[in-house]
Amino acid sequence: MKIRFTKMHGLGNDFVVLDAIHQSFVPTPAQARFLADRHFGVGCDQILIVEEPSQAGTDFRYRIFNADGGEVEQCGNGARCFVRFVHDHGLTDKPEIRVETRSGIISPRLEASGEVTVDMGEPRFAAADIPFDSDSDAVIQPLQVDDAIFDISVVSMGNPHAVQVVDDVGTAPVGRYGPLIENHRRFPRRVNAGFMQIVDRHAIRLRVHERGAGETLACGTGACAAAVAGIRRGLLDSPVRVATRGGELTIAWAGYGQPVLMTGPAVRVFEGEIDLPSQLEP
Ligand SMILES: N[C@H](CCC[C@H](N)C(=O)O)C(=O)O
Repeated sequence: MKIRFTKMHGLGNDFVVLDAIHQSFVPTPAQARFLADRHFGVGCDQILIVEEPSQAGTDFRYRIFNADGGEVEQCGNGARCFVRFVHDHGLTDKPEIRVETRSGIISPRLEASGEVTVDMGEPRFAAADIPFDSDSDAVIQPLQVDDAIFDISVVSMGNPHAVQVVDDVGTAPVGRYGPLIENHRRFPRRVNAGFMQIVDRHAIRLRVHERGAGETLACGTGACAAAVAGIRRGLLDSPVRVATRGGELTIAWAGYGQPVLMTGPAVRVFEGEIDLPSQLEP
């Protein structure tokens, strides 16, 4: 079976994008792992699926699979690539679209500059909404990880994030503690682990060990979560420039009850076609 795909990225967080409207294919976990494999497949951090809407008042449905094959609730860099994809493929001519995701409706908008701004919806902080096993909803909570204790802030952007402040992201223990935080027993659906360095009240540097993908060059929902956590801690003011290893995002949040707005690029790299191995044929 041949699968047509488009390779895209948002600040180096890379994606295989599939049009499931004109091609009847949504990957199984094993097929997703194959597509994401950087040696035996195409290679990506996530697989993004473009589908017809299932709700009135929305334009598309957006499904996301991590490189480990798990389907997840949200992907911010992917949302920017999503609107670029549907425009490039003539699926819409609306500059702003309403897109269903597993965690609610988001609205990506293609700007005249070519950048994309996404209304990512409201962040959530209650432990039960992350989900995080805690009897507190405090802004900062201690998390014992192996031989260390980290002061984390938990944020849901539809997907779960645990953010901590470090002195220097360049030397932050992302490789050692990222996987331990991701799989920590207090996060029943695992978690994305963010490490942010405060540069000034409107700027941070950020690295994210992503759930189901490992450290990525950028994480859109992670940038939203980090900026919101920094604002809640009284360390940042909106808007926040977020410097990731792949480039810069701008995050704006007007406070509780308000949505988070993320602005950044979306790039198409190439179109392709790949044969599913016989053992993975549907
Ligand atoms: N790894 C994330 C999904 C992708 C998020 C990231 N690539 C973004 O741009 O938001 C999770 O398991 O929640």
